[in-house]
Amino acid sequence: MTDAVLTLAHLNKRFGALQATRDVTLDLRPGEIHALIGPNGAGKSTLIAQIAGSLKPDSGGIHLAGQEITSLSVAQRARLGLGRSFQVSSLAEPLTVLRNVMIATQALQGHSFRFWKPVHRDESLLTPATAALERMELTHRADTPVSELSHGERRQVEVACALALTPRVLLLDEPMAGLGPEGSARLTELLETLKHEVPILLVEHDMDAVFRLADRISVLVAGGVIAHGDSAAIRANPQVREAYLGD
Ligand SMILES: Nc1ncnc2c1ncn2[C@@H]1O[C@H](COP(=O)(O)OP(=O)(O)OP(=O)(O)O)[C@@H](O)[C@H]1O
Repeated sequence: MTDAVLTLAHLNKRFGALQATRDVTLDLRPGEIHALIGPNGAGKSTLIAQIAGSLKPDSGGIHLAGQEITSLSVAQRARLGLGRSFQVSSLAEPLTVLRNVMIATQALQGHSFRFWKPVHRDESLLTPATAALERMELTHRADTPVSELSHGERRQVEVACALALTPRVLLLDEPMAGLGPEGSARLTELLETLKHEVPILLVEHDMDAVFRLADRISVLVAGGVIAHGDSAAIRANPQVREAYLGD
């Protein structure tokens, strides 16, 4: 056995006749970025949804830090240390960066009945939110409304929201989407440092970012993993080149 923090074993998921996840087995180890790549419709988002808990697999198991989480709810998984960011932004535009991260923390902590205590004075939210902003190098933007941020900074805030609950693992679904070269380079740098604290399962179409960041890559085609290896091995794999890289 490895010392994996997250393990998927023989996951299967069908939507009617379509096998969206096909016997997927993979793991995420401390200190690494494991990238999941594949053409549109390969089943990457479906897999992330099963890990996060919004979709139940038909069969197979998911373990987080040695604990089986396959049938736990999204909130239970989040509390056990499954952090994630989303393809679609869920930030509140008029609120400040700090307030957004505090609200995300509060939502994930499941304390929806703390109305007697103003959010902005709650140390149990302020302390982790401030630390998460620092890790994403956003401290200087804490009091800026999200509406004034660049696209790249918003992505950093989204990752900070996930980090505020000090997750054991981080699921990032296309964090580079829509970023220009500068924003993408900046986020790449941040993730390169972050992985040493929190291992990252990364779904990403930006292949430059994937090849630079990933310690291991799994290639998903038609729901199944067709190849697995480091960047050099994946680049050189003829099956992958044919199925995905286009030559
Ligand atoms: N709720 C659903 N009901 C039926 N089919 C679905 C559902 N969700 C996804 N699918 C199908 O499952 C397949 C995998 O979709 P998925 O979104 O996981 O792919 P993906 O690799 O994330 O694609 P992309 O890179 O475009 O985001 C697709 O054929 C999709 O149409």
